[in-house]
Amino acid sequence: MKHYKVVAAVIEHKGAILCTQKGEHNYPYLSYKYEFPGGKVERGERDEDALIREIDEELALCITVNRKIAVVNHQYPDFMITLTAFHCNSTSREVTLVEHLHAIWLPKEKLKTLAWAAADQPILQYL
Ligand SMILES: Nc1nc2c([nH]c(=O)n2[C@@H]2O[C@H](COP(=O)(O)OP(=O)(O)OP(=O)(O)O)[C@@H](O)[C@H]2O)c(=O)[nH]1
Repeated sequence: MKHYKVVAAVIEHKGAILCTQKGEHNYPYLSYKYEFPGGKVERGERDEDALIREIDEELALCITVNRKIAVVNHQYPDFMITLTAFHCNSTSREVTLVEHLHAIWLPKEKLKTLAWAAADQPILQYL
């Protein structure tokens, strides 16, 4: 079973958090689910550097990475992930969607209204 090390950015700008939606996916349990943007950490790369790289590539957004919020180990039917979430800030809300279907900035109390990837559920509890 594959095991991926993934970093995710909880990006806050003036009281709202960026939520990004995946498109259709090979694994139906991930199709159209919301996630915090980020991705797989490359060999030898620091978590924080991976996050800055991924957010620039996926959203053309410049972030600063702050504290670690949570580390979640989640077993999906086809692979396992260790998901590390960091609190981040951006100076703008303008994003360019390269990979995602949709992006929305929501206040913390509204995050649970979206359909999140299963691995993200514990992270929501920490916000
Ligand atoms: N970036 C990110 N990935 C997450 C989160 N929660 C979660 O289960 N994942 C999963 O962790 C993996 C991250 O890999 P990735 O972002 O590099 O995505 P990818 O294009 O290589 O794979 P994909 O085709 O599954 O999207 C994906 O399978 C993604 O669905 C999250 O909050 N942020």
